[in-house]
Amino acid sequence: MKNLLLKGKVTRKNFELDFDLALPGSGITAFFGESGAGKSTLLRAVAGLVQPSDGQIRIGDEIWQDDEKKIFVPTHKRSVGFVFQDAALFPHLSVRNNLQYGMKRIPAEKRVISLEKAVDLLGIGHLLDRVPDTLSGGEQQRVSIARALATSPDIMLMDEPLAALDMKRKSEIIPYLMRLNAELEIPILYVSHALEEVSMLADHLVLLEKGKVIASGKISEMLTRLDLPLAYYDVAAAVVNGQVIEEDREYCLSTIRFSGGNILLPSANLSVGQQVRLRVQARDVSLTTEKPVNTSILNAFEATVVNLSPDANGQVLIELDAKGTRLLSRITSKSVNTLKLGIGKPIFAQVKGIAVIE
Ligand SMILES: Nc1ncnc2c1ncn2[C@@H]1O[C@H](COP(=O)(O)OP(=O)(O)OP(=O)(O)O)[C@@H](O)[C@H]1O
Repeated sequence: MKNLLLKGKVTRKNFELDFDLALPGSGITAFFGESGAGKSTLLRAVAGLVQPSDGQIRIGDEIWQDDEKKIFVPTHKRSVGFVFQDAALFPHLSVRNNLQYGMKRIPAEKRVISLEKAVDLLGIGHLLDRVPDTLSGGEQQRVSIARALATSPDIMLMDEPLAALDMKRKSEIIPYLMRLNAELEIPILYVSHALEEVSMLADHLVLLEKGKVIASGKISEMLTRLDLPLAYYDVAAAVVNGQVIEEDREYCLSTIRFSGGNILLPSANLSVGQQVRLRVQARDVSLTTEKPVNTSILNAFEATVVNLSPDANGQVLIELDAKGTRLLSRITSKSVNTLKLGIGKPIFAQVKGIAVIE
């Protein structure tokens, strides 16, 4: 697996970005942070659109910048597929010609991803003869992602690719991004300030605040850490990875196995054996000290309290360990006292709502 090394400083009048990151060479890494945190600047440094000082940018064996060795590869010689918020397609060219334009920029022997493959991955085969003006925002963005892919890049850089789209269009595109991630080895750096989007898509997360890297790690671990701001968002959620082990036709339920046990979910077109990612919101997890009986809630797991921290409005956030999977729960401080919760306490986590992501 290719590793990415990104290091450097970008100094502007009222802003300094300082980064030193070793990131996985595959999967989606999200750069997450508030507006002005430096996410886009970091992405632009990888593309060579910004030249950091004391810089080192390595994508696997490719060295794009190494100030010690006085190497700086200009943007047009870096094999990056850039996707922006605005699809930026050529309005006078058909979708097919937009795609071919991207592909023709690289020599034939470097083409690893065929046009057909890019078209298939983004599901745009039926749009090839149309011009961009006649496509929806979501379709345009799928074409723009396919165009970037068709250049067979070493890395995909996506700067808020869904930010200009409404919720419906966003949810149309997310499955395609997941598919790219599942089927291609190309690492994707993905800028976003939407936590829900990131928790659906990312494998790894880099948290930026005012130009500094606050933390970098696996998404499943970052989302539940109480020393980071992510757990305190209203939509805070844990990511749970599991595998479908059974489909119950009679009750229309899927059984998903994860480290903490079996999860029962209303069937959602899943097939046995399939790996799935689930999102469990902190507000949907309640706690009890006794194994729940006679309850309509199907899912309850043994877990241990790892950490507690006060949240706003008299609520408390609780980080839980369900035999290797981190969960979050948000309950009242009164309940914390009633249940006598403390670090290390064994409890049962009852989960009301679970969203299947893939
Ligand atoms: N070309 C530039 N010249 C001077 N300052 C800049 C330039 N580009 C960005 N900045 C400043 O650098 C800081 C970081 O900007 P950047 O766009 O990287 O943040 P961001 O985290 O991507 O924010 P957003 O989510 O709003 O896009 C901001 O204070 C911004 O005003």
